[in-house]
Amino acid sequence: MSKVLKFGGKSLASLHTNKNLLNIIANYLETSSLIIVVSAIGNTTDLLLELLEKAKANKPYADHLQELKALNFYPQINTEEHFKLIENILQGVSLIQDYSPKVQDLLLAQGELISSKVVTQLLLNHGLKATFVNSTQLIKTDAYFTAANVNETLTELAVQTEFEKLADKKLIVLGGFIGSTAENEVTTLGRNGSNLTAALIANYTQAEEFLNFTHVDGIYTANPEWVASAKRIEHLNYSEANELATFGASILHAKTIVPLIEKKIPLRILNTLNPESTGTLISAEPTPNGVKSLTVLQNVALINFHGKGLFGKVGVDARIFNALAKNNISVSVISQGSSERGLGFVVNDSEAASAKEILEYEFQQDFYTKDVENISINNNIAVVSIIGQDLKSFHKPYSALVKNGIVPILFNNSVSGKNISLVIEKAQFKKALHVIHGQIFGVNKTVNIAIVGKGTVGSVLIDQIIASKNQIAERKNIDLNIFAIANSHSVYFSTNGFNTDWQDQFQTPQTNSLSSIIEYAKEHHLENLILIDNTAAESLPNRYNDFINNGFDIVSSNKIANTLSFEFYKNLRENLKKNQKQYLYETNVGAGLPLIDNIKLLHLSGENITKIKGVFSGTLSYIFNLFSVENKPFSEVLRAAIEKGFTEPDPRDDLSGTDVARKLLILARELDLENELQDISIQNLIPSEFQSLTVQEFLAQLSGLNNHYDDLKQQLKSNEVLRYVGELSGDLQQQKGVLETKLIKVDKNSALGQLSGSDSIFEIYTESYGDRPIIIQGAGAGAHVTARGVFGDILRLAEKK
Ligand SMILES: NC(=O)C1=CN([C@@H]2O[C@H](COP(=O)(O)OP(=O)(O)OC[C@H]3O[C@@H](n4cnc5c(N)ncnc54)[C@H](OP(=O)(O)O)[C@@H]3O)[C@@H](O)[C@H]2O)C=CC1
Ligand SMILES: N[C@@H](CC=O)C(=O)O
Repeated sequence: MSKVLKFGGKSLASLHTNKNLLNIIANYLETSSLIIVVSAIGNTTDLLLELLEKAKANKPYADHLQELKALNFYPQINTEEHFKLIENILQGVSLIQDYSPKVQDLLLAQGELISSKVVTQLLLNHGLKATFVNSTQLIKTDAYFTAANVNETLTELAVQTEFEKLADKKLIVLGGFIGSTAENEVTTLGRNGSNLTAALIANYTQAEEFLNFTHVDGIYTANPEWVASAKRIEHLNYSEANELATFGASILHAKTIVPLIEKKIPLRILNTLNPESTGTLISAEPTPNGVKSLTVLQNVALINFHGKGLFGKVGVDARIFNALAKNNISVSVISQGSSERGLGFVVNDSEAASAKEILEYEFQQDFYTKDVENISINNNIAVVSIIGQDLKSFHKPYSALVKNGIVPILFNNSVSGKNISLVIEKAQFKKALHVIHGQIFGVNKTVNIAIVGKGTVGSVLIDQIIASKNQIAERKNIDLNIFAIANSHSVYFSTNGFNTDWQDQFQTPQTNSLSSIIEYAKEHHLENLILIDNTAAESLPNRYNDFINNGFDIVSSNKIANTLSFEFYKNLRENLKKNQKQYLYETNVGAGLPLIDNIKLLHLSGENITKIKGVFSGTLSYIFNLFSVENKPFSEVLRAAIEKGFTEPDPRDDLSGTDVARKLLILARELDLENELQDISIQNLIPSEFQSLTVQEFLAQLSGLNNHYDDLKQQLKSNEVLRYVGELSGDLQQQKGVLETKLIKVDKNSALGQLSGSDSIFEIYTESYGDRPIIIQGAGAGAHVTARGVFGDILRLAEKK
């Protein structure tokens, strides 16, 4: 028994310099007789076609011809006869400025004839007794030039007769792709023809194995050029390989598999340039269930056939597909709706216009009677197929796609239940591959994060994410990729994601607007998108809807979006629902403390929350804890709070009570109250002359505050301390609650009086808990705790993606 080894054009391109081909053949020859099938060298076929086109246009082609000769040159072999024929054909074509498919085939066949002679000579020169066979004499075809159909009976006979004569030869070399008609006119077998030749020869000689040497390591779970995490597949069965070939794996062709199935001849895809790799085996042996690979058909179009009047009529589909079949137009994905007679199907885009014409002709009478309304073409599509996917678990990749804003135009599954094809917008196919691949292959899913705001909280968050990235990838199979970082004037991008040295990448000023984040994500087909707002800006929440509409979930430490008008609050949530996106903001109240989620849950579960009160501001807690008991000027205490990262970017937001009021409002809205910021009674602790200053002016004049706060301190009794508190009460079943912030004096031994550091305390009163409130207490401000809280929200979203 022999083995068939096939070498593609790219494997032969480095023939003169690379010894791999010789070594591979010599190694296999030690244990088996071999039949070597070769394609034309390098891009010879393309060059020949270009020469034909030049000749047809009567353009000079001498340089091109020289390039071809150089590519096919081998010192010990005389290719004169082939190049003479090529030149004669080109001259003829130039003269009449046209050529037929028959002429094209004769010309292209020279590529394989030359390469098979070159390889034979090369082997002989290295002491391997190779015999050249002219395969045009073996592969017998019809006269469908450029894509001839093999006459299997004649070919089997020709192959067996020839190989009987060559029974004593251990090494035979022949060209793939070429054949001849019964009248001995040269034909070619169309795309992937060399593989078909090799498969046929393997079948008719009952070879033990077909080894297909290519320029890649095998078949991958997705094209590695598009999905970097794609993995080589060890083993496929014939039907999986067939599905893969039909739905776009360019390395395989369905026609190649069929001749192998009959005699169960295994096929192995190997890499000439990496002989160490075991490649991908395709055989009759069963493989474990599950998805094997993702493929893409790009050069396709969707034909939409609309005909309400045909509803219920028998034979419409038959008319459609018969008409197309008669014109040799092949259809792949088909999907049909019955209530409104609509049929969508996919054809090669080069055939879409004629498919439409053919159907318009076939249904001309039905157009006249208005039974058929419209036949349209959508060229802007691609077909992504999930080979090995059954309907049982299809919901997972499907919902991952929808969450990423990719809604398939149509989809269908194979009868075997092991392949699902999705027709999607062409521009989305790479993103779709990333999303499905991440979802299915259990390899890490990538969550792509844009961080706006790299100040006190933002920069700590970036460091925290980068420091924990590897651990999260290992434990949760989630890759957190920060692809954009922005401040108030610049947006910086990183193709491979920011890393520990992220601060160094901010040397050159950028001028990008925040919209560039959306554009970048689109251009780079990024999936699982999250926008993080770590600013205190009012302008950014107004942009949230843009981001949401473009597939981003939002996480925010910024309280503004939740405290603008109730109208804005409601609209934002409606848009989130419409786009199936989420907005998390646990740090809006109590920084890293688990408050908002708990309040939400209590409320959702029907628990009647009657009152929430406490010290809501970490900054004001810190300031009054210290100022009440220590003999320090107020300005010094405030400055310490700023330096510790407790205050808002403008500390007057804390001192004015606005930040506490915002927190009260956020909690009120969680309880379905429709309060506005103006409804809140707020005690402002800033003397009026400081209220209209710029931040810089205010910070420069902090000592001017001291008298005002000393006066407040003077009024304290010896057992009293100051505390700034917030309270949310009233009938919380009504639309609006009563919200109030104020500075109070409390006994230093009371629960509030004993607060220390930047601790906040929240007392949550509910009907079930009566007058013993649920108490949540802990650091209510600070960059580290806040960033940790934002990080928690990111992980909550990432796990759901
Ligand atoms: N500190 C804390 O303990 C807590 C803070 N928060 C919230 O965290 C948020 C961030 O606070 P913090 O880190 O202290 O603030 P910082 O002032 O330190 O940082 C703010 C960042 O946002 C950027 N920024 C401002 N405006 C815009 C804009 N329009 N577009 C893009 N970027 C902008 C700033 O850029 P540039 O440098 O160019 O000005 C800066 O990088 C605030 O909303 C705060 O309320 C929430 C809970 C606790
Ligand atoms: N400045 C705020 C920070 C958290 O929201 C506070 O001190 O509470």
